[in-house]
Amino acid sequence: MLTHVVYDIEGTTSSTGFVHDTLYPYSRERFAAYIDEHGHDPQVIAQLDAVRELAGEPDADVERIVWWLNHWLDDDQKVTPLKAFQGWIWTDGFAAGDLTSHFFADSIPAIRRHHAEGRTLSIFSSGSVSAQLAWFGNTPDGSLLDLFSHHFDTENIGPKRVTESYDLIASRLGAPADEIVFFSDLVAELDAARDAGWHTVGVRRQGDQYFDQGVGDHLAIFSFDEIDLSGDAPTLVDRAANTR
Ligand SMILES: CSCCC(=O)C(=O)COP(=O)(O)O
Ligand SMILES: [Mg+2]
Repeated sequence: MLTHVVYDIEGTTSSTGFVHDTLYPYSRERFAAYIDEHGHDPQVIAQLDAVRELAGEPDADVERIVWWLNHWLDDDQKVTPLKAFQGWIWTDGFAAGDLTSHFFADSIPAIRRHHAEGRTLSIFSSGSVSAQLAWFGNTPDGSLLDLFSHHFDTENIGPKRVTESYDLIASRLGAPADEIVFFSDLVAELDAARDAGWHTVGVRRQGDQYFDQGVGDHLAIFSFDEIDLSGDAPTLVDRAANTR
């Protein structure tokens, strides 16, 4: 039985366009002010140091650190310190009512359905845990946080394209690898999860950047409505049978 479902966010449950066109600019405009306001907070100090280390510039001042954050954002490099600052800034933005998360029409019903079927649901995203909590806590359908047991990110687990990250998640979940299904838009992530023994489903979304690209030899869906999780492995819904 597929006892565990792990979802990617951007490109899977939610639109890449929304993340890049709404969330990214929102953080870009606020890095400097956020550091100015929270620069004495130990967790902020730790991430300022993480920027310096990753940039290889141990003496970088705040102006330079903001430059690096914007540089990584421009390149869409999903590095942990950038994601940490974004998560904190977005958390404030959701709390202020500036932001509401985006989900494709099928995503929230599918998350509710998978939960109602008795599966344990988790997130593994490059978006930080604080970003995930704000995202799922402020959906157009209210908070979905009760539906999730775990939130995994690159800080508490590791890179998403590395098999060991999926091994570590399975051990944190206490679940056999072959009872976990992972939904993602990135083939490299799907490959890493499958190498860890997980089931994988590639998601393609109209209008998103990878829409015209394949998902390698993973199962491919355009909507969660196309997948059946009732067996020991995910299968595509038999549309013909459904319309008879
Ligand atoms: C609410 S998470 C914000 C999206 C984000 O910053 C991100 O990097 C998402 O990456 P994913 O691993 O979910 O594709
Ligand atoms: Mg993604």
